[in-house]
Amino acid sequence: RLFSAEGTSGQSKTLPMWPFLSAFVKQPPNPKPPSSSQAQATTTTAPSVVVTAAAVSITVQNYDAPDFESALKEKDTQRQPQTRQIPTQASPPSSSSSSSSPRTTPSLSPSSPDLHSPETTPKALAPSVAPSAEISAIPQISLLAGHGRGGGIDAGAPGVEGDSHGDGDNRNSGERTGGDETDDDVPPSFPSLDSAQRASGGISSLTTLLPSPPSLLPLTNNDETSSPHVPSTATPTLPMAPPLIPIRGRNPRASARLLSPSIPPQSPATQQQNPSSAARSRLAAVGLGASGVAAGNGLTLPNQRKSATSSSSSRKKVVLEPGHSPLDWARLQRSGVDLRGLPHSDLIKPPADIWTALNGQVYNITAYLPFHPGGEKDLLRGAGKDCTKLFNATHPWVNVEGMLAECLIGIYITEEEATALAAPESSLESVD
Ligand code: HEM
Repeated sequence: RLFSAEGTSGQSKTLPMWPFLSAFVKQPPNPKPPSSSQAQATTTTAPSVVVTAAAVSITVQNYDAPDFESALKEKDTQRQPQTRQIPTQASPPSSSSSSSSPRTTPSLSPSSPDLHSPETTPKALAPSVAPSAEISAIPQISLLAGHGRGGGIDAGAPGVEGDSHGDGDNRNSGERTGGDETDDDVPPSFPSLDSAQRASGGISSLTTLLPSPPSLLPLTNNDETSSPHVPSTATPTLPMAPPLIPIRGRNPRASARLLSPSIPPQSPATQQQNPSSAARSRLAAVGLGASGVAAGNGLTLPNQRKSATSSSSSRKKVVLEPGHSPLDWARLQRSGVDLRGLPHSDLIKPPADIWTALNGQVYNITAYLPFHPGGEKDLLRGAGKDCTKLFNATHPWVNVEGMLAECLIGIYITEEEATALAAPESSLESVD
């Protein structure tokens, strides 16, 4: 409610107009806070515009603006002498202050409510993105392929064939289908485990603290054994990892087929390669190197640190196909093309699409696959599951909300929530 000068409230009040004019008068774009001299000048010019409205009154009803109360009182005490000094017609200020201020609208009076406060500046009033509103309108999706298959959405939860790239990545697919999502959160060898980016990104210390003997390193059985998983802190006697061979001529949709739930959790070959401790194997894949303890906890020797630094030349960033640069992706996102792959309101996912959950949201990453600077293969590690840990372990600085805004298709919910929703008596309230 807007209080009158008399301090009563609750009922409609007839109030003088002019104290509010200065408050609601349109401000020029990007108004600068008046300096002390400007404030003095505008104090003299402001009433000249206000004057024609001095006799006008408005009716204000139930408008709550307690901050106006003090301003009202102060203005009320000044009103009488000021109205005597000001002309009867509104006119541009003719005093010297008008030359100092080219504005046609009056400046803020010092005793008026603070129009320069963050709440009233044009910048603050500018429409802001309200993702929560959008999120509330998007469907809730469960990606629990291995468990929540009762719901129609879950039945075809996307995945990827572990050997779609011929790199013996069965380990990943096996763990995915096994439902052990936390087991596949081993970040790629790049960025370096001791890089500043990782240090600032809140990367889990688990992968950098636990040791791993080099004998457990080879988890893959082909030519990639030395490239992506070669420890960045390897001793100088080890050969430097060759650069990755860029993926060319590959149809992302063809190579990124959905993972059938019937794929066995772990291939025999992988089981043979895995030592007794699977956890240690995975840590080996991180590439802590022969001096695992020292390298992992940051106590590496100077020469080891130098080796790790020089490993930046073996970044895993791939050579993207022409027309698939980050700028191209940004352009495609803004092009209006439907990247969500949702046919109208149909929530049944096309079988060829790749979905992933990240930060509680589900994205269709099919279109982004050839744009991923880390390559399709690594991005596909997050297919059909919650890749939040993997993502954060790799590049927590990447603004996925912005990059995949046009690919957002739903909210990731737990299996329990999905079951509750699938139940006949389910309702959205039960999920809340
Ligand atoms: C799902 C959403 C993802 C998005 C939007 C995304 C985006 C990006 C971006 C923008 C970069 C370039 C980062 C930079 O230059 O600093 C990048 C690099 C990379 N990403 Fe992803 N990524 C995603 C998921 C993943 C996943 C699940 C992995 C799995 C390990 C992964 C692995 C990598 C790797 C290895 C690089 C190369 C880092 C480099 O060399 O700079 N990404 N990604």
